Amino acid sequence: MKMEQTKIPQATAKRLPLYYRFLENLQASGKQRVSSTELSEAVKVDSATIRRDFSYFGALGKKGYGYNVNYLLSFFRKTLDQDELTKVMLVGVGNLGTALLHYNFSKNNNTRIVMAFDVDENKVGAEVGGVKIHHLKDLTKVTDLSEVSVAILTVPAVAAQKIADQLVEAGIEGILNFTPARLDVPDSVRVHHIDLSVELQALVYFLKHYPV
Ligand SMILES: NC(=O)c1ccc[n+]([C@@H]2O[C@H](COP(=O)([O-])OP(=O)(O)OC[C@H]3O[C@@H](n4cnc5c(N)ncnc54)[C@H](O)[C@@H]3O)[C@@H](O)[C@H]2O)c1
Repeated sequence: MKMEQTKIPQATAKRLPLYYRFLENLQASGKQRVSSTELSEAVKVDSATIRRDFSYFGALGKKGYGYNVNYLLSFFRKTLDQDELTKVMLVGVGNLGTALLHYNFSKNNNTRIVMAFDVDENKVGAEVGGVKIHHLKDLTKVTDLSEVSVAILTVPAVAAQKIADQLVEAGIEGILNFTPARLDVPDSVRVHHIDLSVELQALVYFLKHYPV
């Protein structure tokens, strides 16, 4: 799980996927350039921060032109691309967890869910999408944390914090949190929250500014 962009500040690195997704959409809609103001409105990061972020990777916007979308995308691809396989665990094999296990990043050969956990005895022992479901109490028994350092959390919101505590205790470094719960974790652990309402906001922005 080594990121290569060691020279980029962490706060900037965290925004890269956000920029990346937006720029991919721009490229798909045929846009060649984008201004920091447009970007700022779309990704909800102020334009001064965007300009500073972009200056770290040598993308200097030209006045009246903005940034070259293709250049930025090729930089992001290089930076975000990890050569090694990232093995991930999933906790909570319900509606969403089951869907993610079936999906399992099949179009992306760098990331794979390799194990799943639940507490429902009817699910433990079964396989979903070729991934074995273990009981959460066996977390530390079946997981080699030097291999799997990221967890996807798809459990009921009420259970989220307690499970996050267990994951942290076990040595997980990153949690992709699909639950609406805000997780309290030590600074050394990174939590990314997937919030569908934010995604919908982005869609509405595109409908408004880039009508098809
Ligand atoms: N379903 C969706 O489309 C969707 C979309 C966005 C966010 N979410 C959020 O994702 C989470 C999961 O949603 P869902 O619809 O899949 O719920 P679900 O009830 O179908 O599944 C939850 C799963 O978590 C398991 N679980 C419960 N307590 C656990 C524990 N302590 N340890 C391990 N596993 C435990 C349950 O046995 C069940 O299999 C919720 O927080 C929900 O708000 C769901």
